[in-house]
Amino acid sequence: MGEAPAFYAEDPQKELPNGIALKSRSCEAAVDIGDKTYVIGGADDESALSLGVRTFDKSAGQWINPTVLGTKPGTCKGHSAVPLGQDRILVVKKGSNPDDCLWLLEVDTHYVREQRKLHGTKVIAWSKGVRGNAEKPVVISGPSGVGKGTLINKLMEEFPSLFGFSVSHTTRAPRGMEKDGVHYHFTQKSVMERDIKDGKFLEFASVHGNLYGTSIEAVEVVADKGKRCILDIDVQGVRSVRASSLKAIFIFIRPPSMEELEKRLRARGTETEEQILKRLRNAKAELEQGLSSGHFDHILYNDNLEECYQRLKKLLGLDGSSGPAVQSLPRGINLPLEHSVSIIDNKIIISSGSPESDEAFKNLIVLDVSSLKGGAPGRTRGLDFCEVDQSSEGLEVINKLS
Ligand SMILES: Nc1nc2c(ncn2[C@@H]2O[C@H](COP(=O)(O)OP(=O)(O)O)[C@@H](O)[C@H]2O)c(=O)[nH]1
Ligand SMILES: Nc1ncnc2c1ncn2[C@@H]1O[C@H](COP(=O)(O)OP(=O)(O)O)[C@@H](O)[C@H]1O
Repeated sequence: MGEAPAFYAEDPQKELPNGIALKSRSCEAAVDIGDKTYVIGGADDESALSLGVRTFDKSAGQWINPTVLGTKPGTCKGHSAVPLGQDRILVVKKGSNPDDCLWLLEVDTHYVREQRKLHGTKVIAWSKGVRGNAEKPVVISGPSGVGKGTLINKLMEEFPSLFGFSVSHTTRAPRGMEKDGVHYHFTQKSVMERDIKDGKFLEFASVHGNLYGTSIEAVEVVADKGKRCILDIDVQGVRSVRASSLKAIFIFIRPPSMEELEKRLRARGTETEEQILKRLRNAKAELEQGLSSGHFDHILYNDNLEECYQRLKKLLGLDGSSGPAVQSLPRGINLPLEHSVSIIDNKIIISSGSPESDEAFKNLIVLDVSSLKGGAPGRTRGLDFCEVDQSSEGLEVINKLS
């Protein structure tokens, strides 16, 4: 709490060209959204600027300290900020790596609203801007012992460059061959509960007496490598992912019979008798929910393993029927160190040079934000660029940047 800073007394919008709701100082930028002003920036030791966030509530006339979720952007040599509608602020860092210059501060997205309910305080969240779109993740579910892991392993072995596994967190103990960070992140319940509270999880559920959950980072690191993410989660998790902003394809694996399921579980030999009985009891409910809930796009019958695997490949377009499947490598963008940022009709105009100089409106780069994948925690995908020139007829596209 405290007085508004000197620059706030001025109208932050007033002196700005092109309708940019941005007030830039050497180390702070202010953006007005609704009755709040978000001041982004802070400590500046001349070589590196840290991007903190302060919020001023104009109606109450006081500063509020929001809970800031997500990974904060690293330091930079300066930054600009523009509002994207009422729910997000685009922050463009100067002097950063091509894959690290665009960030979104979510102030009123679906994710932020959900987190606000959980925390009972004002919440805002950082999300990294990423060019292009990730392939839809594949969510696989089904009762314990049905063959989910076996099918996923086959897919990852045959297509190592196309798929990556979402490594879940769990409070259960590792099995003999399981490695921490590879099969699961094995963790303490208290640590996992704290991370859930901090908004780090896309979904979580209590399954067979243990806590399991998919962290936002687990899914995003796979997409960052240009791979399609595979999730192995239970039916409760499927419901949560369905309700989230992650658009995925949902597949339920069913066994030929309960007897065969029991046989497979026992033959795997990884559980105690008590755990096997618990898994079999839960399997009945999971099968009922899986087969009747309408949460699944596909149901695969895993009787003969090889046949089931071929059907899985077919529905993922990997049987050669829809051309070669290719990995979509993420791309960055090289921004000039000196640039200015404005927004016109859903397009962010990043101009080289300073707005005052005659050179200012050469080599414009337009970032089209109309197809942003909004509200996704962790990363905001769908950013795209083209180089444009300004003619008497307006903006002319010279070159679409691939
Ligand atoms: N909701 C949710 N379920 C998970 C997650 N990771 C694993 N599961 C589910 O937890 C259940 C138990 O998994 P696991 O202990 O590996 O045993 P298994 O299914 O017998 O191999 C399975 O139904 C998994 O699909 C997760 O991150 N979230
Ligand atoms: N179609 C199948 N026929 C026979 N055994 C199978 C089949 N699919 C998987 N299995 C075996 O069943 C056991 C359980 O499979 P697993 O992939 O660990 O299941 P889940 O990950 O669903 O718990 C493993 O020993 C696996 O080799």
